[in-house]
Amino acid sequence: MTGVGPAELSIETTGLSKRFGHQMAVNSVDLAVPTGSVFGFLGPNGSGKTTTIRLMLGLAAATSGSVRVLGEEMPRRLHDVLPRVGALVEGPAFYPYLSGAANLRRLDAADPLGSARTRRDRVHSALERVGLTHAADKKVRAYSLGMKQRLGIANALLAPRDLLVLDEPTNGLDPQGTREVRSLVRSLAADGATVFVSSHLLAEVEQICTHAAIMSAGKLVAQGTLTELRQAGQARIRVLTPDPGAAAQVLTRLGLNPTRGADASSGAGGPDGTGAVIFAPLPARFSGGSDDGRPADSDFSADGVVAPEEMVAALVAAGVRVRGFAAEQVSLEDRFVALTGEGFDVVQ
Ligand SMILES: Nc1ncnc2c1ncn2[C@@H]1O[C@H](COP(=O)(O)OP(=O)(O)OP(=O)(O)O)[C@@H](O)[C@H]1O
Repeated sequence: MTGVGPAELSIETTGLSKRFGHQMAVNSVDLAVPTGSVFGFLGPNGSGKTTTIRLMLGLAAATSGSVRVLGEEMPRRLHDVLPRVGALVEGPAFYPYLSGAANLRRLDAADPLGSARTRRDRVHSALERVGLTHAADKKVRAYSLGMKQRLGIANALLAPRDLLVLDEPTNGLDPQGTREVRSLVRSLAADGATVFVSSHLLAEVEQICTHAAIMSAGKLVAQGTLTELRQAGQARIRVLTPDPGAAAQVLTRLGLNPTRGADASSGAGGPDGTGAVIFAPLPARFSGGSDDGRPADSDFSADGVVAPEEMVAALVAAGVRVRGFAAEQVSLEDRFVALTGEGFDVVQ
């Protein structure tokens, strides 16, 4: 991440590590979470997200490394920092036979900084903020999972917060609950808080986050704005043709390194139902596309390297039947799969 100084970081970890027996659950992680961002902490199950969050919040002790939250060293400054941080980690425990409002009043009473006189108001506004006013007096056992999750977020909002840390807030929710919680997370950021949200869903992070970091097997493998993460992927050309052998020869002659796509299939080639897909990575300077994932036009007119339009011309001149041609940025999903070695659940 470029141009971000320590004062502008709400969370900063340096060489943060946690060992469980022989396993490094968190392995020398350097996280930099800019103030004001909605920061997606992405990684497959078991990659170390929850453990990192627990270390950040002082819920577990690091084996080595350091953490600063809101500019303060943790866990040394825990008692000054925690009142400014709202957290939802591993789902809060509610009393099922108490109403949502009564549960929040109990939790609020446990906060030594919250005055008893203003408790009802605080609970009322937190419930309102998460859209649960209508269910305030309903017993929590009658809440849907999405409502319980929103009640957990209301708990995190009982006091004004500079930072919200939400661990997999949509886990286990049905599509409706998922939508509710996602739109709530977006609106929390609009209110000015920095939001740090972990997820194993790439689509979720793409929908709600400005920044992301990717964990894989305890290590941080990439971080930055979503645009930066997308641009770091290599651009490639994609040719759809019923003449894959001839196309590969032409591309090789042009100095490219073509491969037959894994998704090559008959039936994808065009009106007569035949064809294959050939991919070839573009030279580095063709990577780094525009926001919509397409390489910028200006890159194509550079000297010395064959531009994509010249590739098409060479293919056609060699008699290759070109049924489709694209210069494309590798998708965020392709990049994450390449980084983590695992597929992401991209549904929802
Ligand atoms: N208290 C513990 N004792 C031993 N091993 C642990 C402990 N907590 C976590 N681990 C291990 O550390 C690794 C990282 O777990 P962690 O829960 O941080 O991952 P995660 O990315 O949050 O995954 P999930 O999304 O499944 O919660 C896992 O292999 C897990 O089994």
